[in-house]
Amino acid sequence: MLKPRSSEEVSRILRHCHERNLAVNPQGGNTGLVGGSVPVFDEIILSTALMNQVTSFDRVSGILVCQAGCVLEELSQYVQERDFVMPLDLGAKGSCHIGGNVATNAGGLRFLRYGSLRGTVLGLEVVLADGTILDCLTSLRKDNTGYDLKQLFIGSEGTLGVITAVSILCPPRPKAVNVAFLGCPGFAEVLQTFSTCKGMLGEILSAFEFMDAGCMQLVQQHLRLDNPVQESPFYLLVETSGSSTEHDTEKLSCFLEQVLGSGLVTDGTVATDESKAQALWALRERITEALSRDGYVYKYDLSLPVEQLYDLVADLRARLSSRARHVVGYGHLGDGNLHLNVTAEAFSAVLLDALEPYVYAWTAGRRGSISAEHGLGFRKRDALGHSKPPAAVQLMWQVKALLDPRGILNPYKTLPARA
Ligand SMILES: O=C(O)CC[C@@H](O)C(=O)O
Ligand SMILES: [Zn+2]
Repeated sequence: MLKPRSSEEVSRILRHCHERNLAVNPQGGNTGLVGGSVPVFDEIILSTALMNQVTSFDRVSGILVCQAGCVLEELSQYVQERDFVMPLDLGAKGSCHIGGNVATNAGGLRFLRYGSLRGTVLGLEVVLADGTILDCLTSLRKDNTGYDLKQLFIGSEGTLGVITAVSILCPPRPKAVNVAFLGCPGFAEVLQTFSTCKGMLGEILSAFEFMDAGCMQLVQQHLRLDNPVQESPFYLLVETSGSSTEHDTEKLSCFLEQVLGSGLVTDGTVATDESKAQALWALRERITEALSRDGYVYKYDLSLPVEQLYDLVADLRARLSSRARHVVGYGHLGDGNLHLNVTAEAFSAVLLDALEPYVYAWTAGRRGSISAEHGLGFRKRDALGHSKPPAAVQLMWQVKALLDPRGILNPYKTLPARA
């Protein structure tokens, strides 16, 4: 494992590896869920751990420029002290690196409000396979000069270049943040609550997350967290972020009155102070951790039409019956993103055969994506064809050949294994 401190050092490492055909596995916080940041055979790990300096922060525009190895939570604290927030947040914030977030185009919990990194990342510095430093580290909101090359590296999982620095637009820190945790009697009610929520809270809505009863059971059992509302088939976490506490609280109360009164929601609790809000968020954020304590986990991260978001979970529960320990669904409902997880006592090829390609074909049949936000990495690369046509995969190979002709950058990741 090599730990460079600067882009120049990364450049020298890659030039050396390129000349000698040595494979390189770029690695940030190593928190990914598809094996994109772990070496497979004989790669040299190129870690961004020591590249953790903030270069600049503009207090008027909110533009942060920093090295790729800055830990997301530390950047969050840094900009919050200056009255801004990072445009992304995820459960792994304590260890993930911003460079890894960008390389994987991580989604997370603020996507609904601030959108994709494809919009908030303004510029990148990238070291190419042969060691060339590509300085596209601009901090402009608007720039239509030629092809937007940074987009090639966002979400490319370190297969096209190594991101060494990032320029990112941070929104102002919301003055009022409210979190409501609600219990819903069925998935139809979840969808209606979402529509009502968008209608009544649209401009201050910053998160709309859901989890099923199975997830609640897992966080209670493995993490000893308490369910703050009545037991229900589904739970929702709704967050609002705005500039006026009074205004937001009043709007949220009207919304709660409406959904409770009409029976869409059976019980609810609201947090206005930070510690209660954090406790409610923990119920949702820590599901992954609870699952990992339940046994071997088969993980799926799907984009689906929101009306059909839960159908596959119910379908799989029936299909797998006692072969699985738990089949649970949760995720970023507001973004049409389902996290479907299946746990079992141990890995079983029989169970895997029951899941794949079934889950992928089911998703493709609804024109969904087989990886909404986690990427393909090593584990899912062979499923790419379920979400992209052959012509697109072919073009991806051509881009790879152009940027990394010797195939030294994160080999065995993202693109399917070739026969
Ligand atoms: O573990 C998972 O399947 C999802 C992890 C993460 O994307 C989340 O939203 O909690
Ligand atoms: Zn997620």
